[in-house]
Amino acid sequence: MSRHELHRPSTDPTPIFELFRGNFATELLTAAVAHFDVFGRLSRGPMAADDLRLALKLAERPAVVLFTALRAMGLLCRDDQGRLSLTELAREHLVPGGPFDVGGYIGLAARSPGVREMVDRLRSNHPNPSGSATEEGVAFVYREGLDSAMERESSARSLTLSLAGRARNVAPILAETYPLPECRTLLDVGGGSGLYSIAYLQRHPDLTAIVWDRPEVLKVALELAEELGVADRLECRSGDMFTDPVPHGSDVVLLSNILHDWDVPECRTLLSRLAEALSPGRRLLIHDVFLNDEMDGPLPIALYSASLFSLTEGRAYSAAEYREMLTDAGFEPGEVVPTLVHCGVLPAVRSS
Ligand SMILES: C[S@@+](CC[C@H](N)C(=O)[O-])C[C@H]1O[C@@H](n2cnc3c(N)ncnc32)[C@H](O)[C@@H]1O
Repeated sequence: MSRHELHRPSTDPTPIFELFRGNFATELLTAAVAHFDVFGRLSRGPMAADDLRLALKLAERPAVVLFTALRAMGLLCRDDQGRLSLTELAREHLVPGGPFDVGGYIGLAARSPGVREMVDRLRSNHPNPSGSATEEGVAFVYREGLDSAMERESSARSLTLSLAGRARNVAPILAETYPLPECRTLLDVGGGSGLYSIAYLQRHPDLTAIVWDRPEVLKVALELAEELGVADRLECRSGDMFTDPVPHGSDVVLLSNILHDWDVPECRTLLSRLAEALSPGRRLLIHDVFLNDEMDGPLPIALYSASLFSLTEGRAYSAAEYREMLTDAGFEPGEVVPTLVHCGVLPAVRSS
């Protein structure tokens, strides 16, 4: 094996990612118990998700993040009319005043900075209500008018390299489990480090790829393409995926870890723009994490959703949610093929 070749890790790093995201369980549970009184409210009877959301004064995105996580934790469930209600576990231990209530114990964390910031974010539906998510601006997302870390050289570089660590593990598995033998041109939208394109280029010697991203991010992609021996087949093209013309002529478009950074309207806009640029029969790949279609798990994805909610304008979506967006945009969605670190690829074909 060449030293330039990307290859799969010998052990699965998924548990490390799960441990890293564990704080979101504490933050959401404590917010629900000590700041929003979710369990006290539901002890008076089941509520439609939208009624509970309005009672808590939450916008739709934070409500989905919070309710999905509480269901994934086994504390809320849906009754036969689809309303949110308490599980036996929550009824016995989280309703204020009950003989086995542990809400006071959970409340020990109520004033911790992580919990308070989570409560602020849930209430404001913003990555950081008091300013930017980082000193350099909001991470991972760029659109006109947003103070984005991806526009500054040092933060764009460090954020892109941080994702490159995950991509080095996952990209070779994506290229192996979902190869593109008959494709000639790949458009990697928001391709970041370019490692997903690079893995495909290494696998398919006749393939060329365009990584479409912000200029400061592309500096990293160019370095990696040179280091990994595919710079002659990888074009780094800078642009804004929401406003600039979509590069035409590709056989397949990759959206790797992109849609989860955006709220539903932006996901729909982006998918429609890509559909317009693709000829019938051409493919779009959503490489991402997927909540289950019930929206009650798996827990690691529900916690990752809270992380995405905290850093970006997005959250995790289910395959059913993506399928609806894809169909509305003019695609025929297929089945999810798992890759690594809870990711999978959902392929879709541009309808004729
Ligand atoms: C979460 S990262 C994903 C990077 C890579 N696809 C991966 O899977 O590792 C999101 C990427 O989208 C890019 N991006 C965000 N907003 C963009 C925009 N409006 N136009 C182009 N790229 C954008 C960011 O710069 C970043 O590289």
